[in-house]
Amino acid sequence: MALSCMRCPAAGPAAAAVARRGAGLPPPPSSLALSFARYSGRRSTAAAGWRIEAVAGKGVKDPMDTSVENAVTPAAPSKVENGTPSAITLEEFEDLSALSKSDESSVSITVVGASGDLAKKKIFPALFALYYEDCLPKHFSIFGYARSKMTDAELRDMVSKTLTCRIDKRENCSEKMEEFLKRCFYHSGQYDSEEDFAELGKKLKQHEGSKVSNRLFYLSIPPNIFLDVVKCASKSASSVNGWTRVIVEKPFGRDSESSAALTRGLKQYLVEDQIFRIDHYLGKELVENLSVLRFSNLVFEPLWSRQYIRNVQLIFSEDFGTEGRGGYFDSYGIIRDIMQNHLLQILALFAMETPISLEAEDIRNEKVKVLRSMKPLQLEDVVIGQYKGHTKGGTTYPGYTDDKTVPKDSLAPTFAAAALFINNARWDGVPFLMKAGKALHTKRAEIRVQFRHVPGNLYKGCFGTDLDRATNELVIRVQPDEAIYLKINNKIPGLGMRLDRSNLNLHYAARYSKEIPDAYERLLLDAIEGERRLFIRSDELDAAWELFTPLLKELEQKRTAPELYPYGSRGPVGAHYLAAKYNVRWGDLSSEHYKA
Ligand SMILES: NC(=O)C1=CN([C@@H]2O[C@H](COP(=O)(O)OP(=O)(O)OC[C@H]3O[C@@H](n4cnc5c(N)ncnc54)[C@H](OP(=O)(O)O)[C@@H]3O)[C@@H](O)[C@H]2O)C=CC1
Ligand SMILES: O=C1O[C@H](COP(=O)(O)O)[C@@H](O)[C@H](O)[C@H]1O
Repeated sequence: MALSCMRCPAAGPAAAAVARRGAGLPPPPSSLALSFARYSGRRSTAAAGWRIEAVAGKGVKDPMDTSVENAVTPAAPSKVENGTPSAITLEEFEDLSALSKSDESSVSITVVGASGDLAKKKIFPALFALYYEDCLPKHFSIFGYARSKMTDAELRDMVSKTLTCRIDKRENCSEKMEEFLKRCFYHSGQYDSEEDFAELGKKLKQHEGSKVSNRLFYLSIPPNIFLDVVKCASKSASSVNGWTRVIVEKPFGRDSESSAALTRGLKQYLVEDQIFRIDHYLGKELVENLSVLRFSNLVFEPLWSRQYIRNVQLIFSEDFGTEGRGGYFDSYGIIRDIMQNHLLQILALFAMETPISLEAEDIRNEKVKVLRSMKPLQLEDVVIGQYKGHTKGGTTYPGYTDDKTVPKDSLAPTFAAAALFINNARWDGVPFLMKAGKALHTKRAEIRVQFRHVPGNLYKGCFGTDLDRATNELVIRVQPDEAIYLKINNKIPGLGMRLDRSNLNLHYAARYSKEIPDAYERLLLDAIEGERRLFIRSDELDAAWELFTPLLKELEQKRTAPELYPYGSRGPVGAHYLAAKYNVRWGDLSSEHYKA
């Protein structure tokens, strides 16, 4: 497995060396790095899938400098087991070295629903990117499964049209594509046929030969057939001597009851450890970086509470409507589509207490505590909207209900804003404002942290009456054009005393030459490695639905009409009143909104 796939194994220089390579920075002199991944046959891979990374190199330039540039390597190889780094014995090192070269295990990845949109748009390209980066195990094969009739050659042709080379990874790209496509196969079958899955199982076996067989099924299909597939795959195509894992795509139900029923259904055939509920926002680079920013920088963690933070804003906007997905969207709406999962997951990561370790269960335990501490969401703390048609510059943009798959009288919200609160000592009284919308003026996902005013600010006079302008704001721009910037006050150079607002800016495109991997790459690799940290555990899901279900039911029972907003606008004005109720101004709408 290549260095670029390695994720922070242990704190310290080894990790820094790894980070250095991952970041596209040149390696430190005289360093040699090896890594081994072992895929165990045991079902619970928290213990089974342990990873060893051994690095040898020269001494420290400056022992106090822990920067990537000063990265050096430890004297002894180390391993991470259950999140705890420790030294490995020579015997273990040799065993793993042999294992990494052996023919002992294989991984088969079956994309169920391979003919569909998500498979083509995200899953196959992500698998190719992992292959290009040498992140897939030595023995792997990829199967597409769907009802559509296709030959292997036709699948390869379909997949080849979806593959691209990264800007920084053009070298040998077409050969790599050819090699990758040779490892892709197709099996046509019904989703509720044990016989068809048994046939698939036979084909998988042919490719696995006598090796330990590890099987990953990606359910890229509509949710009403999840259980059929899980039943058939587990009965007729699961591994007999290795692990079997299933990635489940959202929606995980549409309320507490349907979600619990889905979980119960899945658990008839799988144990929780085999279920990988994907929320692709957790795989986004800057969401991953959220915890790093907070827990590895002394300047942030002490400020992370009601004492210093005035409000937190979680903002998602798209500059296109639901065109083509209206059928799905209408029975879900933006609250279920974005807020209950993507934004709430970010909120939980943002607000959680320090976990005991970076181990999946420790992080998920903390996230679930935050979710269970949330104050019930009140209808008066929510604003909903729906986009209407709009003509601008001679172009007419359709309204939501102009979509033929959407009922004319649909009340489904395409926009929502909400004020949420966490009833715990750290966050008591701090508004967490969420805003999500389709067909708005811009495409953006960001986290904004507005800090409190400086008490007794000596420079108060320089800000006029608008003290908000003087407060620090930390912005984590998840997409597009990833960046983390902190708004500070500074003096404008000169003999006078005039103040300015500036950004301390980590702009990813300027700092790193390496392209940022797609979220699906990270999550697929994690699922293959049995790393659950970025997947949703069932109790997290229950808590997330518990928060939103009463509100969703109330909106539906009262047939609350959404406020209409023009396609391409900034959304309903109600969102401003909601923020104002808590003395908040949306950071993304301020006149000095930062542009990189
Ligand atoms: N597309 C996206 O951007 C996103 C999708 N998702 C989720 O991922 C999953 C897959 O999404 P997507 O690829 O868009 O879905 P599609 O509607 O494209 O369906 C995937 C495949 O499933 C089969 N299928 C479709 N409808 C039915 C049906 N009613 N009964 C049986 N089989 C059917 C079709 O294959 P065939 O006819 O060949 O069997 C189709 O190619 C869904 O759960 C979706 O909610 C999540 C986030 C984003
Ligand atoms: O899950 C979903 O996410 C997409 C937005 O994902 P992004 O990675 O492109 O930001 C959204 O368009 C879709 O409605 C939703 O189901």
